[in-house]
Amino acid sequence: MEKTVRGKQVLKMLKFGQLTFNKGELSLENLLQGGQAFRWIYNENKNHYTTTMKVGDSDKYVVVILTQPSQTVLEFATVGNMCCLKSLGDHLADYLRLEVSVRDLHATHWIKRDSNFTSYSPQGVRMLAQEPWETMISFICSSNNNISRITKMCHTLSRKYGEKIGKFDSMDYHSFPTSNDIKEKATETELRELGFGYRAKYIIQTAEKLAIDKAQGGFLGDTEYLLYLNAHMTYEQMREHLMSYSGVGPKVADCICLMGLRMDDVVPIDVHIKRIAMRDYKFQAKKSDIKQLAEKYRDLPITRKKINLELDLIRLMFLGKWGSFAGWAQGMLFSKEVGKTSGATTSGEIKKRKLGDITETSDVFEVKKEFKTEECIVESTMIEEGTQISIKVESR
Ligand SMILES: Nc1nc2[nH]c(O)nc2c(=O)[nH]1
Repeated sequence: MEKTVRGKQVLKMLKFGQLTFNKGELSLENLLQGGQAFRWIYNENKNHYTTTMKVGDSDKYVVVILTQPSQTVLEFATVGNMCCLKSLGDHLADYLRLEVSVRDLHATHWIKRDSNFTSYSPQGVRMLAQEPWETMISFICSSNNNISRITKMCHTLSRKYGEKIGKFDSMDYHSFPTSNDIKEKATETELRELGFGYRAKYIIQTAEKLAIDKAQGGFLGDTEYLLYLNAHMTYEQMREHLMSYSGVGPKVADCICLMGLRMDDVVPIDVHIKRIAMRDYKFQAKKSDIKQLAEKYRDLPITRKKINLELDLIRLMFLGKWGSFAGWAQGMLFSKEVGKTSGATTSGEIKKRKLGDITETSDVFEVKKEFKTEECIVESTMIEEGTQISIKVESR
């Protein structure tokens, strides 16, 4: 191993753990920058992804590195070994929802219920279990927006209003700001100047309302509060509550339910999915169904005000067709329809890429979950302020 050290030496080796799964279950390339999560940064030279996240029940963010050396293996580490590998492995298996086999869902449910699914495969795209608060703000940013700009906005929020967590490969990493961080540090004018447009007002108002709501409920954390509500409400009640926040309509609420609250059967409907419903499923709303749905929402005033009943009928049609993991089926269609990923890279640019192609094989549909926490050294530069170290890898 070659070392160049200038200044104070703070060399800490990265320890990697492994998760393994069947081919076709997960593709970081197709998943992490495909429109669900917006704060993963791709390092094109080293082919790894980095972000900050809270691990397990801890309130502290750590910098996480993920790489996929093969179609069936994922390797993970934290910068500075900020938390134990076993906890990180458990957390990532949960975040990536590895307990669900998307290939099994495709082969044994969706294809049987819907012949359209015979011509596509999951391509390693699955639903993530993200932090509900971050998901809420990310999807408020997503209205009339593309993945590149949502990504930019989420990184800007972290950089400006989050806490600095660490430095890795010359880049600073921050936490995602809490509602209190945004309430105390951000203004609508500043967010407008930073390029958030009309969403600036929504973000400020949502942060202010959630900070008050959680305090009144006796909660310290945004996510803790949203998870508590979710555990005590039906889908319709939770959607009604989410839509009480500024900038949250049915589509945003459903994305929070699916990608932040693990409601696997919720199908977010936007223009893309509506187009698919009309084109491939010949959907036409019946007047009687619209009337019946309006009656169902009679006691939900925000839903009545914000919902488009025709789009809600499309959601229900897909739920009936695809079943209890209908939201995952939507995720597969969404990714196929968008056809590319777009995200932050360590060069500072936001780059678009075509989806990677995974050839499916008919191996056993069983998700393997194993953690191997072996120590290994990767080619990496870990710098603390005033220090420069480069390490060249000789062996692993
Ligand atoms: N799986 C999905 N990802 C999304 N991103 C985004 O902006 N909308 C969606 C969606 O409907 N599904």
